[in-house]
Amino acid sequence: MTGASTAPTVIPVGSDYDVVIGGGVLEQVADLLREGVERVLVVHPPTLSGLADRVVGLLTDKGYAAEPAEVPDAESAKTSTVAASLWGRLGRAGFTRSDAIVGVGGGTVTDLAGFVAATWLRGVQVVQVPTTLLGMVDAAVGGKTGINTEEGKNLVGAFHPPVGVLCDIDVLRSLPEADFVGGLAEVIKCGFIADPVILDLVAQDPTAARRADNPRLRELIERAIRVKADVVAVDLKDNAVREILNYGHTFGHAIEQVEQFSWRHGEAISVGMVYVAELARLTGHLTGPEGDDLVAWHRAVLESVGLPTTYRPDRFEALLTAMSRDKKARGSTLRFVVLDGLAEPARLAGPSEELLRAAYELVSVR
Ligand SMILES: NC(=O)c1ccc[n+]([C@@H]2O[C@H](COP(=O)([O-])OP(=O)(O)OC[C@H]3O[C@@H](n4cnc5c(N)ncnc54)[C@H](O)[C@@H]3O)[C@@H](O)[C@H]2O)c1
Ligand SMILES: O=C(O)C(=O)C[C@@H](O)[C@H](O)[C@H](O)COP(=O)(O)O
Ligand SMILES: [Zn+2]
Repeated sequence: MTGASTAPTVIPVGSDYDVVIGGGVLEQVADLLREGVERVLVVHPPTLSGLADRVVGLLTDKGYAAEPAEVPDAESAKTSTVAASLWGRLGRAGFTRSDAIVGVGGGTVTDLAGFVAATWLRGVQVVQVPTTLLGMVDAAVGGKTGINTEEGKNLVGAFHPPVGVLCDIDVLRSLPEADFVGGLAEVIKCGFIADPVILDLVAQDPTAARRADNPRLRELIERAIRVKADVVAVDLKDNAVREILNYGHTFGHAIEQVEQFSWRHGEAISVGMVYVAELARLTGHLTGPEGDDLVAWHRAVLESVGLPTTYRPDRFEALLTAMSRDKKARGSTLRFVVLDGLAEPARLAGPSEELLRAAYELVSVR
């Protein structure tokens, strides 16, 4: 398997914590906990109860009072009801401020576990053990935690960095292909905003890129994590440069909301990146044949791995309402991360409704 034979890679996120990547690194879970921990709640989805039991066993062997906490699968985990049930659990078990939470799962679980850790007693340690490609390259790194509300995606949350992140590449073996491919959208995003080598690696062999046994997977994961780690190390709270990680998310989150979370996050973000590339062309950020090529490159790379690049044509008003709740918006001004060129992110503020609709028409298919 991909990472099993080589030593783990350690990518520091500033001086705060490390992301450890490799085959079998799950065994290190207890080593990541900092001073004073007695109790540990291991939050996991139903699909990963075996893995969570393993984590509980590893922690128990080291003397911690660890217990598993199963939460609903996928986006249904990111609700206030589920968060409240975990707060109840922590309260009944007597978790103090020196205790800890471990999130074992995809981005939905690491977002939830991180949020519960951020809010329990105003903040306890969280170790993230992402088990999806998307979780490894994005969600578990960077300390953005949160849940959804009826009105939209990640509308309630907190910035709460983990004390460590363990990306055990071996666990990706059991990940369904569609979820793996969804994670590629965030990897490709890092290629467009900062590290074009990622795009070359994907384009060289898109069929291999779709698979967990891709010999270049480890490199892709590490490159994407480095992009994210470098950004969040200087702007944890999303005040400036961190916004580039939101490339494709204004429209992508709106699709997720309008589709009531029946689309995978990565699939929606894939369409969102094509939408914002078209919007960049319409607003003069991408110009001339080079601009045209870059928009075409978005479609080509994303489609080559099987990600969607189009959306239904009859949802503009609902998408606009959802986009107005994007966290980059300021007052009634919508703001987008766009590209001025490959790996040259910029901001676009307040495009007219006419242009927003025109870009929508360019990604719409009946
Ligand atoms: N906080 C951040 O910075 C950040 C970044 C990117 C995405 N996100 C969030 O992450 C979420 C998407 O995460 P995701 O794509 O990982 O989805 P997910 O958490 O829903 O996981 C996808 C599916 O894979 C299953 N699964 C997970 N690991 C598995 C494994 N190893 N083997 C078999 N099945 C496995 C899960 O049970 C689920 O059904 C979204 O809510 C998104 O908003 C957050
Ligand atoms: O880490 C970030 O910052 C990101 O924007 C990464 C995104 O991939 C991720 O989906 C994030 O959860 C979106 O954040 P939001 O602030 O738009 O809810
Ligand atoms: Zn995302």
